[in-house]
Amino acid sequence: MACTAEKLAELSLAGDEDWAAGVPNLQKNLRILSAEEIGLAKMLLHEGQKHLFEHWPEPGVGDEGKKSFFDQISRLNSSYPGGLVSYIENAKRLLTDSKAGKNPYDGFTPSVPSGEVLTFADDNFIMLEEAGIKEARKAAFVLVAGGLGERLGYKGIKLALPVETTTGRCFIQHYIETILAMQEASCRLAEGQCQVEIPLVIMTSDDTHAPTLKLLESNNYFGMKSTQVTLLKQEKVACLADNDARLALDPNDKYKIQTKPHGHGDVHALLYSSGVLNIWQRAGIRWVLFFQDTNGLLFKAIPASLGVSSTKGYHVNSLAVPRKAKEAIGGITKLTHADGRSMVINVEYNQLDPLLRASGHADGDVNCETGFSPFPGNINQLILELDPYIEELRRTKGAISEFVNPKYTDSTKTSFKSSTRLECMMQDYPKSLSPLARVGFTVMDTWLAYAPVKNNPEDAAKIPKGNPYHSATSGEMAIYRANSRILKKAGVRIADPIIDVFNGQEVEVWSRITWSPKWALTFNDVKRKLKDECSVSQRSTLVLNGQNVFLDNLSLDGTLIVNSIDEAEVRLMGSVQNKGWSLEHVDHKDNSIPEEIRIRGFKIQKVEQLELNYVEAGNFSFKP
Ligand SMILES: O=c1ccn([C@@H]2O[C@H](COP(=O)(O)OP(=O)(O)O[C@H]3O[C@H](CO)[C@H](O)[C@H](O)[C@H]3O)[C@@H](O)[C@H]2O)c(=O)[nH]1
Repeated sequence: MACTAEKLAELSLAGDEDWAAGVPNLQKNLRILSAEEIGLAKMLLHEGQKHLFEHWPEPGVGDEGKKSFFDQISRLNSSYPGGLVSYIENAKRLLTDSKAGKNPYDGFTPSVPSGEVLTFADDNFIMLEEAGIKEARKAAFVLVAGGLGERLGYKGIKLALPVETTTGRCFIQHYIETILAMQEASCRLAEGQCQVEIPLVIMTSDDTHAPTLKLLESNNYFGMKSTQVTLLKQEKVACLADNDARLALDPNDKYKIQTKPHGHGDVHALLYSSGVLNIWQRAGIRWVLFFQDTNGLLFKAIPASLGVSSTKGYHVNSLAVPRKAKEAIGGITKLTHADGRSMVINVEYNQLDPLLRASGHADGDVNCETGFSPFPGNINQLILELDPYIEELRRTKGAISEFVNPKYTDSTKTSFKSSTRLECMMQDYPKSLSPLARVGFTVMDTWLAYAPVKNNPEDAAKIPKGNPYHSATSGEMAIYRANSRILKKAGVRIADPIIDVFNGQEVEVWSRITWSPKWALTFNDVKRKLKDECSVSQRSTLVLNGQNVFLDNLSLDGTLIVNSIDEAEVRLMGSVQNKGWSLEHVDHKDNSIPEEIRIRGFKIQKVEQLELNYVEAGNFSFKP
C-alpha cells in the first residue's frame, strides 16, 4: 500500500474512534493534527510504531516538534517505493531472515559466467571503440555521487578531487569534458545533421547536493549547458532500532527519526519517478550509462563497452576487471538454482566468500592459477538499454532488491550495537529481470579501466603488496600508467617506470602524461595523432590540451605543455629538454599541505617547463 495524501486522508476518516486508545499520549494530541497527519499516525500504529508517540507531551507543549515529526514521516513515506508501510514490512522480513542466518543465495550454486573479454588495441577492440563512439549520441549518462566516501575520509565531495595533479582537473570536470568530446566525436561520425546534447544526471544526497551544485555553478558546468545536467537528490531512509523494525528516534531530538543512506540502488527509483527516462525515450536515446564518482580511467573503457552493448544487443552490460580474491569489489557470478532458474549477477564482496564456502568451495574467495579470482570484478559501470529498462521500471517502480546488515550485540541476535537500515545497490537491478533478458558483461584490463579513489592513506598502506590500494596515490599513478601504456602500444618509446613509495604505498611511477578528452577518446584517435617516431623519458611530464596536436618525431626529456584551440593544427617536432617537474614526497599527516594533495603522498615541484599556447587558427610546427 503506497500511502498517498488521499489514502492518508481516507484512513483518517475511517471509523474506529478508539484506534489511538492504546497510546494515550497520541490520543491527547489528535486535535492538533491534520487529516493527513492522522492518516500517517494510524499507519504508524498499524505498523507497530507506537513507541514513536509514547513520550509526547500534552497539546501545546512541543507542538512544533510534533509537526516537524510528521513532515519528516511524510517525506520518508513519499520517497520510498510503496511508502513506509512497504519499508517497514520489508525490514521485518529481512531482519527475520538475518536473525535466522538465512543465506540470500540459498538454493543457488555459483559458477563462473562467460562474457566478453576484450584485449586492448586488437582489431576487435578498435572496431568496438568505433561502434561505441557512433552510438554515444544515443546515450545518456548517470553519475551516482550521493556517497559520503567514509573510507576515504576526505572532507569535501569526491567529485571535486583532482583526477591527477599535473593539470589539477577534478573528477566532474574530467567526466563532463569527456562526455562533451564524445558528443562531438559521435556527431562527426553521423552523416548529415546532428545536434545532440548527451544528457547527464547526477544523483546526489543531503551530504553532497549543495557542494556538487556549487562546484558546477561556479565553474559554468565545465562547459556543458546547465540544461544538459540534472541533479536528482536521493533521500535517506529511516533507521531501525530492533528486530521488530521499530523506527529509531534520534537520541538528540525525540521528534526526529534517525536516517541513513539507502545506497546507490536508489538511482533507479529516482530516474523512474523524476520522469527523465520518458523524456529520453522520446528524444531517441537508446543507452543509459551508470558510473561512480572516482574512477579516472573509466572513460577509457566506455567506447568499447558501449560498442559491446550495441553489437551484442545487451539489455544489461556490466563492466568488469580481473579481480583479486577478497578485493572490495563484487564478483560477477552465474547463480543456478536447484529449480533450474539462473542469473548472472554481482555477488557483493562480503557475500562471495560465504556463498562459495556454503557451496562446496572449502577455501572460499581465493585466487586461481591465474593469480586472480575466477569471478570477474564488478566495477559498477552499467550500460542499460533504455526501452527494456523503462519497461522493467514500469513494473517495479524502480524498487531494487534490498538487504540489511545489522551489527548485533551478541550471538543471540536480539539487539543491535547501533541502529541499522535497509540498503540497496544499483548493480542488483538485473535480479528482478526475466530469464529472457539479455544480461552480459565486458571484462577489460584493470590498468585501462579501473582506478577508484576510496581508501585513506592509513588503510591503503595496510593493503598487502600486489593488491590494489584504491587510494588517491594509486588513482593518480594509474592515469599516468594508462596513458604511458597506450602511447607505448601506439609506438611511442616510453621509458620504463620506476618504483617509489608514497604514504606507505609502493607504486609504479611512469612519465606524467595526460591529455584532454578532445585529443583522443579511442586508440585510433591516439594513433592518428602520432607521426613518426617519438620518445618520452621517465622523468618527463607531457600535457596535451587540444584537439589537433600531432607528435611528429618528438623527443621529450622534461616538461612540455601544449594548449591549442580546435582550429589550430600543431605539429610538435624535435627534442625538448628542460629541468622539468619532479615529484616531492609529502606526508599525509602534514596539515600545512592541502588535504587533496597530502592524501597522495607527493606534490609536484614545477622547476622548469616549456609551455606552448596556440590561440589562433592555422597550421603550426614547433621545433626547438
Ligand atoms: O547511498 C549512496 C551510496 C553510494 N553512492 C555512490 O555510489 C558509488 C559507489 O559507492 P562506494 O564507492 O561506497 O561503493 P563500494 O566500494 O561499496 O562498492 C561498489 O563499487 C565497487 C567498485 O568500485 C564494486 O563494484 C561494488 O560491487 C559496488 O557495490 C559512489 O559513486 C557513491 O558516491 C550513492 O550515490 N549513494
